[in-house]
Amino acid sequence: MTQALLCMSHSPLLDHADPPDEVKAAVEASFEHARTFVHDFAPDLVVNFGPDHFNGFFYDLMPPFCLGYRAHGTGDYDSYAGDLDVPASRAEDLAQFVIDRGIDLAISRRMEVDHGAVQPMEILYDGDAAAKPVLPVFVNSVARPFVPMSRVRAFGRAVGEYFRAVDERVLFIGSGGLSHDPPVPQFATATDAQREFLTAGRHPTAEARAARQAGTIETARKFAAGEADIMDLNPDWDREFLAVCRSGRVEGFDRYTADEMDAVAGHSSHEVRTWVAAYSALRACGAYEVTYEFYRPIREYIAGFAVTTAILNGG
Ligand SMILES: O=C(O)CCc1cccc(O)c1O
Ligand SMILES: [Fe+2]
Repeated sequence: MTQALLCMSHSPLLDHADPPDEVKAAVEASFEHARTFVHDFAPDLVVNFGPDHFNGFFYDLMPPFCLGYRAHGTGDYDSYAGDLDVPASRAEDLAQFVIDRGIDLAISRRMEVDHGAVQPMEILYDGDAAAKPVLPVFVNSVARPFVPMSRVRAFGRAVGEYFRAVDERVLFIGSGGLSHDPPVPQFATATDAQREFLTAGRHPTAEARAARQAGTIETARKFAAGEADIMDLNPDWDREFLAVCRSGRVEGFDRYTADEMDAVAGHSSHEVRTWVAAYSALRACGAYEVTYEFYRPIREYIAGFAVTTAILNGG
């Protein structure tokens, strides 16, 4: 009966950008810390709260939360492209438990997960996102409308309550954030062609995918050179968010609104919803302590880049 947490930013630019050596070394050291933490904890099961960037979820059907009974990596940006190891009957059981608590969780029997969902497991397990049994949980983090943070917290709490009394070592992962504004189109300001992609862009051609990825890589290069027209990172906002995580008072997440986050932290800052779900799940298992925190604003990666670990008090 024990649970732990790893929340970390992701970036598809880790292998497609070149920050100063000192930055790369600091990030790699944080990954090494995460690996040691997780390998020491030795989870039996991972609950992976991940976003999606219009690779697996589109506006033809966009739920706030979705649990995969099966899941397959889309391989965008050369991320993991195989099946995840999902214990389907556990997933069914968890879905019923969460729904019974009044949270309208969607399910998928054939979910597709992108770099945002699989990158933490890839980093932990030498590229193998199927190295551990995982319950893959999509948390909508790029596609308005967004549910209030209080609902993300209630969702995370319901997931945590399921595991509180389970005799298994469970690692909650949250993937994304913190402040950042990468070039993902917003429906409200998109062209007709972009709107078609955002609505029904599943399984793009190799050319379309390559063009999209090249655009992100070019934006990152310009951003690092001070030439991109995306919003800047917001280290103050990032540090304040980390302080809420550290406080152990997950109700503190409720004051974050989508409009303000767009205005001050960028359109992809909503990825911290995965952290809110993961921290709320851990909190539902007991009072916790953050045992590690890494933070750097890294323009080359277009990310307020953070890694945190947490354990239950006395755990
Ligand atoms: O093209 C995309 O899918 C966006 C890629 C992307 C870039 C920087 C930070 C992220 O978190 C991220 O996901
Ligand atoms: Fe992302």
